[in-house]
Amino acid sequence: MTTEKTTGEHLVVRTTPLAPDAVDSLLSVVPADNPVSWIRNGEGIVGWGVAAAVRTSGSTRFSDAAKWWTEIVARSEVTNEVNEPGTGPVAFGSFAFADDPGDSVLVLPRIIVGRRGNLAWITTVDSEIPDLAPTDAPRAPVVTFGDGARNGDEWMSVVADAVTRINRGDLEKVVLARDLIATSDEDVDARWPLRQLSTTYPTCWTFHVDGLVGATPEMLVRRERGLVTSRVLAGTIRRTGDDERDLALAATLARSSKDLEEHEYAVRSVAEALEPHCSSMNVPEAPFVLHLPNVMHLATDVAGVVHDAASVSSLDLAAALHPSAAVGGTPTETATELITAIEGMDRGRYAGPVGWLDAAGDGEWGIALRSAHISGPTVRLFAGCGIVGSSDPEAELAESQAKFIPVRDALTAS
Ligand SMILES: C=C(O[C@H]1C=CC=C(C(=O)O)[C@@H]1O)C(=O)O
Repeated sequence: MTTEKTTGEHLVVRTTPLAPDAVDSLLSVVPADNPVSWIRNGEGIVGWGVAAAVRTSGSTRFSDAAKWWTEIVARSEVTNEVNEPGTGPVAFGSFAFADDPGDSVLVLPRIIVGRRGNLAWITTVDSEIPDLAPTDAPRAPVVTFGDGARNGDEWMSVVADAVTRINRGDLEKVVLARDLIATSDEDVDARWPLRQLSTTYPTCWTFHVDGLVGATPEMLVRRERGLVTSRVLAGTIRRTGDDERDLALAATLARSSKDLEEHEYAVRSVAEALEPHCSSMNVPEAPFVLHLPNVMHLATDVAGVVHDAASVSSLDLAAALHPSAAVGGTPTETATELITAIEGMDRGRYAGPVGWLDAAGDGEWGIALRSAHISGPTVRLFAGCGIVGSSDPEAELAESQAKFIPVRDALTAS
């Protein structure tokens, strides 16, 4: 565990209400100084600056980060005039998919601005309230795309290999991912794709933490005052742009035994991981079809009442749920070992939990899908597909291409 920024004995944290129209749009006020974001339908929280941060790795990456956060909260002198989830000190986090390799990060920004319904607020940490005028617009990058660790043909043979292993009984499902590399002449400003993604994919959670940017449709876990929810996705069909055809395709997806099987594994893995923490749970019997601009997914919203909110935070729940079968597979351990053995790339923080938590332990943790890692002028885009015994490598390649669209378009829009 590396503490990136140490603070003095005390952190002075102040949350003050803002007039609902004090900020035009949350992203418009975020400067280039270490921006963080968690926005859906124009609501959520953004932040900038670093008051404190920690980097963790390995199998204790979640528990080490959780311990650090408890210490930070204990050292905070909080004045909170809003007292809603997401007010007071809030840490934004992004966790590596695998125990090894990969770094995870949790950061307490100096400034956090939030909006929820008619409520708006600002939280400062050892800072004065800044001017909330819109910043200069970020520059649009000019990028060229190239293959990542594997080209399309190579990746299809990896998928075919997984299908063979599944059909001979080694495992039931594995999620295999691939990457694309975008290169620019100058450093890419994360605020550019963030603005595009939040506009084009308003129903997704548009996130950015320490270079990892994306718009995810999948909520691993949200905990708010004892209530826990999770949106499980698995099973995908591409949209055509023709509404009538897409409706027919949605009906096909809802009846597809291959997609229903893939989905069932994901729901089961989430329900089983949440169960020990809940006094009651609702797991719908059949999924609904979630429509996004690029794809449609089978989706199930799992809900529960937690009985251990005093001792188990939303981050602890995310750790218990990760990796769900929407990004790992079934059985989990066999699937993650197979990913390491055949996928041929380091996922980094792609497909890991990304989100935030507050001093009470409430928070939201999505799965970092439809995402990319920005590192100076280089951007690595990721997309993965659930593979079961009846998967067709060519169809999976096409699905992965559809899943690249959000970030790809966000980088090329001008
Ligand atoms: C792993 C990804 O998607 C998961 C989430 C929804 C649907 C999926 C699927 O149908 O394969 C994947 O399990 C990704 O977008 O990179």
